[in-house]
Amino acid sequence: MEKRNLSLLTDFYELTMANGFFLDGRENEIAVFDVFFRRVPDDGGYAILAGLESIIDYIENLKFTAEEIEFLRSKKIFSEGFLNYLANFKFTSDVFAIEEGTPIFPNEPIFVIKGPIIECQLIETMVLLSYNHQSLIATKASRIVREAKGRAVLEFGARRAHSYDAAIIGARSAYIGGVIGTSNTISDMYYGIPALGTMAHSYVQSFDSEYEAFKSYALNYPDNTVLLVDTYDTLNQGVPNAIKVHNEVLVPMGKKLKGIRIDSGDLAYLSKKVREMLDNAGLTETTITVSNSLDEYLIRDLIVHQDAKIDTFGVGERLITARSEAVFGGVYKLSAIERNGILVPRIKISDNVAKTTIPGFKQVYRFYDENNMAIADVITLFDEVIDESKPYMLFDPNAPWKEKLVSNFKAVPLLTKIFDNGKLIYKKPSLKEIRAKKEQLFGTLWKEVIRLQNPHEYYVDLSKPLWDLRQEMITKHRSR
Ligand SMILES: Nc1ncnc2c1ncn2[C@@H]1O[C@H](COP(=O)(O)OP(=O)(O)OP(=O)(O)O)[C@@H](O)[C@H]1O
Ligand SMILES: O=P(O)(O)OC[C@H]1O[C@H](OP(=O)(O)OP(=O)(O)O)[C@H](O)[C@@H]1O
Ligand SMILES: O=C(O)c1cccnc1
Repeated sequence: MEKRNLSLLTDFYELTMANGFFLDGRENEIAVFDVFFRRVPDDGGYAILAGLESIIDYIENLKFTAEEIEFLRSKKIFSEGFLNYLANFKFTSDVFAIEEGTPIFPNEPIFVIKGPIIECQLIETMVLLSYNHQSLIATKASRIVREAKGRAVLEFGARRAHSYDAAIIGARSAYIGGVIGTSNTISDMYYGIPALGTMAHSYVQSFDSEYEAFKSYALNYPDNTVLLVDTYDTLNQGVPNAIKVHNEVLVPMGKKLKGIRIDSGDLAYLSKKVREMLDNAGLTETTITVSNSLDEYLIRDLIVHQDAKIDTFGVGERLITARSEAVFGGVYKLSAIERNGILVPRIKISDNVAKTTIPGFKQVYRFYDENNMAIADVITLFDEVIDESKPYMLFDPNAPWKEKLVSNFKAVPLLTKIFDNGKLIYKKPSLKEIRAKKEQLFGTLWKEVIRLQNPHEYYVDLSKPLWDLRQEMITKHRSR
């Protein structure tokens, strides 16, 4: 994708805080920040991570031009020393991240940024915006694709996306989530997501008859004739005209009608009737695509409860805007700060237990059982070693008496180092690799975790040393 300098896409308070750190001589103070989220949208049991590639591109392009410095100077609140620091800005932090396509769960660190506090603060807004938006759409897409039960899902949302970036990058996120293609051509050019589609009502309306419209389309695209049959009357005109064009235009060319699309009316009833009509005409391989404000719930209803005969779902507005719950609440919290060369954990305490942060510089391990199914994620101190040869005690951090001893497990660290001292050391995977990773890792989740309603809460536990540290810090702060 194009490289854009988005350095000033940062909340103004990041700059005022950064200026403050600079004036206090703290610009080289090392801090650790964690990105995590507290709740899965739509009360789901998992989320799919996307956004890392955008974050990498953003950081790699992070610089402040003369024009931007002049703009900041015009605000008359930033010191010349700070403006000079920005003019010579160089990113020097370490960034750790879970890889795109990985299923992620509440409270675990998804990204960890460790570096000069000014740098950590300056990138907060873009890190959150990239990860929140893209994970939201990838998660929504994965829900929709899952409910389609192996049927194809196409992303049709560009026209209703909340800006062009949301359309372009939204298609990428939806692809990670499992759609097979997009209507958005530029996303194919940028990312290689197959651009696919059918035709609009305008094409049919522009001809003097529906038959002529279908005939023209078939002559122009004999190998890929997908006809929109609901402009006038699906069962009495659209489908008979499509069959007629198959017989009169395509068969003489040695071709077959590839598919039809229905975009209105009762999609279950119509799909069943249309299937019957196509089959009776010998068009058993002609596919049925449906669209019209679909989402995972309607798709499930169509398939499970109404036995609709549908091969492909075109899903636009409710996917690209994640309409049912349009916020992915990822946050960015300070978890440690360096004092005399040593990282000192920091905590944010809240009366709401869930809002009390997990202190310290951390790692996350995903535990797999002997059948390679994910059992739990365990957040540890960064340097902790998990010995897979010995049984390991998992316990609920909010109810520590609830324990489970696991053996024969595999513990895989999820946070990978992406930037080392400001240098990119991560080999960015291709989008196809990310999508394949999502498929593979999604297969390690129990059905109970991924079901739409009242999913089982996947365990995200703390290691004993980390739990002890947190308790100790809570006690210390409370007793003050
Ligand atoms: N069998 C069905 N079961 C559940 N929902 C359905 C079924 N068939 C269609 N729907 C959904 O009902 C809604 C109908 O929307 P709407 O009333 O806007 O469409 P319409 O009148 O069929 O067509 P148009 O888009 O031309 O107005 C859509 O979200 C559609 O996906
Ligand atoms: O409903 P969505 O999930 O967002 O799916 C995309 C919608 O966009 C198109 O409608 P539109 O009326 O914009 O154009 P059309 O003339 O091609 O139907 C298409 O026919 C779908 O209904
Ligand atoms: O190709 C299609 O059928 C399509 C594309 C965008 C939006 N709705 C439908």
